[in-house]
Amino acid sequence: MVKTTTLLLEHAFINGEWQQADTGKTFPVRNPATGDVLANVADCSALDATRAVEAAAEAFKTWRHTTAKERATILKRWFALINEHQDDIALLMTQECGKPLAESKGEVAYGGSFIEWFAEEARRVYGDVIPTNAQGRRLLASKQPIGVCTAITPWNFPLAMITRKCAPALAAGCTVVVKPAEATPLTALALAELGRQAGLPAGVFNVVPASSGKDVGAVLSEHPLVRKVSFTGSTPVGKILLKQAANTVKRVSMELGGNAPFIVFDDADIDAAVAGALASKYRNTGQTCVCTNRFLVQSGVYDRFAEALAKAVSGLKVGNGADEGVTQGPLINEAGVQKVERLVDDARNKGATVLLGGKRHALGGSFFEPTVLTNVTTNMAVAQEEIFGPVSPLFRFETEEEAIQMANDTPFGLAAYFYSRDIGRVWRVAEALEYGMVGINEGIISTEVAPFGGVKESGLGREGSRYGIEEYLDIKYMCMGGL
Ligand SMILES: NC(=O)c1ccc[n+]([C@@H]2O[C@H](COP(=O)([O-])OP(=O)(O)OC[C@H]3O[C@@H](n4cnc5c(N)ncnc54)[C@H](O)[C@@H]3O)[C@@H](O)[C@H]2O)c1
Ligand SMILES: O=C[C@H](O)CS(=O)(=O)O
Repeated sequence: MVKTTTLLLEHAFINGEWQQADTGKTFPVRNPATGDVLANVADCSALDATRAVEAAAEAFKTWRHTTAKERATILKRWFALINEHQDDIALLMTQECGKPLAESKGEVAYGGSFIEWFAEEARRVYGDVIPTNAQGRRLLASKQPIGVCTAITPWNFPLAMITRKCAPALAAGCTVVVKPAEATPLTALALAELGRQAGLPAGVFNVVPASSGKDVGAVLSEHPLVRKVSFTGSTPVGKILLKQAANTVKRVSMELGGNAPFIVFDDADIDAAVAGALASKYRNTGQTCVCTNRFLVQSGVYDRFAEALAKAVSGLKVGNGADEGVTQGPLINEAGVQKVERLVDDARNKGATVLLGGKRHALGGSFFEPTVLTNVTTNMAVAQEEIFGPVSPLFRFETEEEAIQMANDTPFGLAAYFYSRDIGRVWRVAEALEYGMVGINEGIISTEVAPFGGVKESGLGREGSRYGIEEYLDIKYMCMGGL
């Protein structure tokens, strides 16, 4: 069970107050490693979501007129409080989503970094004075906050996926309503409490947990007072929200699914490639949107890479993420394990070799053995489906052109990785890959200072970097005549 913490909260946070759902209903939040019920959280309804949107709309009338420095000051206090409570938040996160404690602590730092970054960006939202096109007039392009924004977020990064949206929104002068994933609302509620302590005014930041995304999500993507929907999650749900937001022509940001290739060329540094592969594939037990989904290995180094990767993977420690030394936690739920099991069985039945792992872990529950598959071919489901688990399928290729064709043969385009020390090849491959983000001789590339996002069916827009705040601003052209 979660240790005593002042940040274990169960009510919704609407208009600056902790409130039960209007129905009084709650839903259990369980520890995926043990099955223990950690808390019973307010199960918000469409009515609760509507009240939160209305509170955000009322708060926007004032928040939009604060100065950038005033907003930055509050965000910096929020950042400081998150850092002060890093251990408490990390423990909550590990217990509700299962990731190892070290990774949870890393996510608290990563999530907080977006608040720090956009506290700085808030004060650099510049417009333009445009050289006039006629005597007696002056032309300006100014940037203004969009208004009420909603954020619907996934379970695999319970803090960072919220701050990566809310930090730029609040910095820009927008107000926000967040619906966290049903599996991981506790981190979001802790974040709301620290935002309250930091001085975020009532209604500026609201959290409406719910056991299902459908009803609350419909309000957050259709309500006429909502001007922007920012979603992180699966591509199918993203498509639902895009359709719902279209009815009132809302601005959208979509951070969706991935199918990352990890290409190892004959000229790669194999030791570096294995280290990058381990980091890219097995972070959060393979449950990140930018995890490698397909290893494409040139034939000249295939056996050597496969052997070295299997050796490194065999050193991973599976267990409860709260326990010392554990590097692979449980999958988020039974559905997650069944999907991984189905994909591994499909590959095996179509001729893949299980070099390591390949089945549920002896610990039971939603634990799965870290797995390496060789002799994988493109007719297997792992070639097209997002695995979201600790499985490394190794495909073989002969030429650079074949590798690029295989890598791009997917509707997704989020992250891609490749290892090569040939400078010409590096430029050719990096420019040919149809992805929003490319790691070159690097397996972990996400940072608040760089633009995160995908192309094709992996999403729309960018988060973080100097681009992230633009997603929450409108450009207003002003033509001043009679001068
Ligand atoms: N691109 C990125 O930055 C990024 C980051 C993290 C996760 N993801 C993707 O998210 C997926 C895993 O997360 P998940 O299982 O939470 O995704 P999901 O799409 O099942 O759920 C994401 C959120 O959407 C809500 N939701 C579900 N159905 C809804 C509906 N009909 N209307 C409104 N909201 C609804 C859920 O309650 C949750 O809060 C993977 O595909 C992963 O690639 C992408
Ligand atoms: O899973 C999705 C996250 O965006 C991964 S990362 O921590 O931002 O790389």
